[in-house]
Amino acid sequence: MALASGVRFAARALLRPWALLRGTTLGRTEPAAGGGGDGARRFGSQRVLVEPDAASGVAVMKLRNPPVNALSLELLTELVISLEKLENDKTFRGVILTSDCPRVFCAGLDLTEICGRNPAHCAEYWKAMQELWLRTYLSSLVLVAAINGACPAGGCIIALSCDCRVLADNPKYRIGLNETLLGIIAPFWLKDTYVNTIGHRASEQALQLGSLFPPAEALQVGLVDQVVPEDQVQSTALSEMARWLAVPDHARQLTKNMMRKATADRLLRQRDADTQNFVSFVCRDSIQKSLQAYLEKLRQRKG
Ligand SMILES: CC/C=C\C/C=C\C/C=C\C=C\CC(=O)SCCNC(=O)CCNC(=O)[C@H](O)C(C)(C)COP(=O)(O)OP(=O)(O)OC[C@H]1O[C@@H](n2cnc3c(N)ncnc32)[C@H](O)[C@@H]1OP(=O)(O)O
Repeated sequence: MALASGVRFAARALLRPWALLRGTTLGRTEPAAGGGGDGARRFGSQRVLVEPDAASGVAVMKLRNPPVNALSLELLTELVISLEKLENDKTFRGVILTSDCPRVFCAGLDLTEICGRNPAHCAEYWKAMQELWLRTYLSSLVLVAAINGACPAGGCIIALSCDCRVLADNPKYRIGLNETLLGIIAPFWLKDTYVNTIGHRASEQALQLGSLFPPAEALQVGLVDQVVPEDQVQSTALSEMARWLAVPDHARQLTKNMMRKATADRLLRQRDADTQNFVSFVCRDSIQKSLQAYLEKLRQRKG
């Protein structure tokens, strides 16, 4: 009951984002730990913590949906709203996206959103996923992913939508699109994003095998731009940000758009068909069975 009303609330907010601003902490600012002036005030929502630094024009956005930052409908909605808020505030030119959950950047789709759910819910969920990808991929802001944990599937897609990726050097923090191992297929726009980042042959191999790359291999294949010791992820992300912000915004933004628009337009042209494909695919009995089995395996793995 509570979950159903939460989902309805999030869905309403996706259509009318400002609805979520009422009655939640989103949009409310509070002093950051150790902070004093306006530049050190933070805002956010239940699942996304935003630490803005007005002086530098950079905000740190932390995913906070424990235990593994699975992309629930609520998290997707709150991410879109937080990003939109920063984009509309001309003080900000860049965002560092990172995780507030230990050892996991983002576990990808929240499988409980597509297991045992009705087609209408799966459609609503997938539209929210498309929206987040479109928003991040085409964002006018510089987005740097500070990847401080495991980064499979949908987590990898969020990272790939950023302009630059810094990964913590820990063999457990693997990154990649592992959909085939769950018995599902990455949609064309995930595949396109992969190809745009690591090239056709590497994508062909990695997608079919469902490869999750440990840091050194991720660097080698071009999935991430830097691998650094865990305690240097944040500072390296800030140095990368400075490099990107040294370029005049208008020139960088137009260039980004030139590089990415065709890929995004492809989804925009067939968004409804993509949603229908997704829904009819994941609602098949055989796919539901393999998703259930995968979730069960994850649950049993514990302890
Ligand atoms: C014709 C074609 C048309 C359209 C295309 C069709 C389909 C397209 C589809 C989809 C695209 C999908 C992309 C995805 O993102 S699928 C999700 C893939 N994600 C994963 O495989 C990650 C799974 N999780 C893990 O590997 C690990 O949890 C970890 C490495 C992220 C973290 O490991 P830990 O040891 O720290 O934590 P755990 O003990 O494993 O987990 C804790 C807790 O969280 C639950 N959980 C983990 N991941 C998920 C998830 N993705 N969704 C929901 N729940 C998750 C896990 O079960 C544990 O729960 P309990 O505490 O036991 O209840």
